[in-house]
Amino acid sequence: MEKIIEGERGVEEAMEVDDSTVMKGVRHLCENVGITRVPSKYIFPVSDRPQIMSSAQKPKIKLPVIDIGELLSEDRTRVLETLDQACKEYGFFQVVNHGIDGVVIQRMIDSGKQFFELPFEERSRYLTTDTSSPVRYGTSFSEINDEVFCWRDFLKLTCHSLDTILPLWPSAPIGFRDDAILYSKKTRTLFLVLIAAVLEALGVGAGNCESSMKEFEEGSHLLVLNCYPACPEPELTLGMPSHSDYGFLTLVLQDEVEGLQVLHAGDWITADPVPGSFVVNVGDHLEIYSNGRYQSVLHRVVANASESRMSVASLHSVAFDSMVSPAAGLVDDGDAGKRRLYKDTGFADFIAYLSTSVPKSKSFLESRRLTM
Ligand SMILES: O=C(O)CCC(=O)C(=O)O
Ligand SMILES: [Fe+2]
Repeated sequence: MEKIIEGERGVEEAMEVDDSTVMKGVRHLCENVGITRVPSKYIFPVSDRPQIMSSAQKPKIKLPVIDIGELLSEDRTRVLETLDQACKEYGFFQVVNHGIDGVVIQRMIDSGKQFFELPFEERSRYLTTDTSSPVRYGTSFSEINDEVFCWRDFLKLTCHSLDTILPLWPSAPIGFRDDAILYSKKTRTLFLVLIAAVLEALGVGAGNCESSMKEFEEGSHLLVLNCYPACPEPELTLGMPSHSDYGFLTLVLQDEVEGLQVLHAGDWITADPVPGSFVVNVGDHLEIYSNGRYQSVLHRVVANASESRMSVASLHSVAFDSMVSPAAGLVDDGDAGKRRLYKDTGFADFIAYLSTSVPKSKSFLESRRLTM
């Protein structure tokens, strides 16, 4: 059926697809329905659509780079300063020289791609809208709440604790489970190195640092494999809408196709795919923990006209049943410069909010701010 959409991209014809087809995901749509235009369900309001720019038009700013080799060396002052600045000014940075073998990274990307290439019947064994499911295949950002769907399918794998959860992970394609296990272990270790450095850069003090690190060691870890099929009209939709991540840090592995954009000083900056590197970003929990010194930053993913894109996001935080609060060493109500800015917030409250709303902005975090 054809539908006329007026006043958005002029008067044009957009294809309609029924909701049950949409819920099967974008890959299913591209493979089984066969589309040459973006169906109306995926067309974003004009104000949210990306401006597709040539490389000459794109802002030239690059994300700061953190070299893990420097972090592990004796003279760490400079790299800790760079990290502090990166978290304050961008909320994002690229991580290089991290010691995770290129083979582990490539296998994760290859296995992830092969998972999304499985027949729909195989993938759909994990299809569920139950956000508490430890393994979840799905589409868009939040299928239950999204009015407009985004051009993305995903597989979410809870990683902690691995022993109890592993039997639930997909066993196909061959090698997938082993590749994802190794990748999740390596990214967890890298997260612990990074968050220890972040606590040091924040100056939370040795005692607080030790107790927080214990919480992270037993903390939550979610692996999100994102698949963004090539899109016939990338100017009308988004791979992922503007959002912030909930945790402390997210480690994003991108393949060679660009798409991730970060909002910085009013401009959308493209996070260049640097082979073998990770893009790391500050999440909402770190914003609360740092009492606003570091802020989570809105980011989005632009779809690509000719190539399918894949990314693997590794989201880390404290345990799901924990509270997130400003670090004791960073707040002092007797000191105007260290006034507490956020209420204590249960991780479960974040999850409950995320499953009932469309987090286009940082509205939940705003509601956790203390007013004077
Ligand atoms: O695909 C990407 O590069 C980013 C994905 C992302 O922002 C997320 O999974 O939260
Ligand atoms: Fe994200």
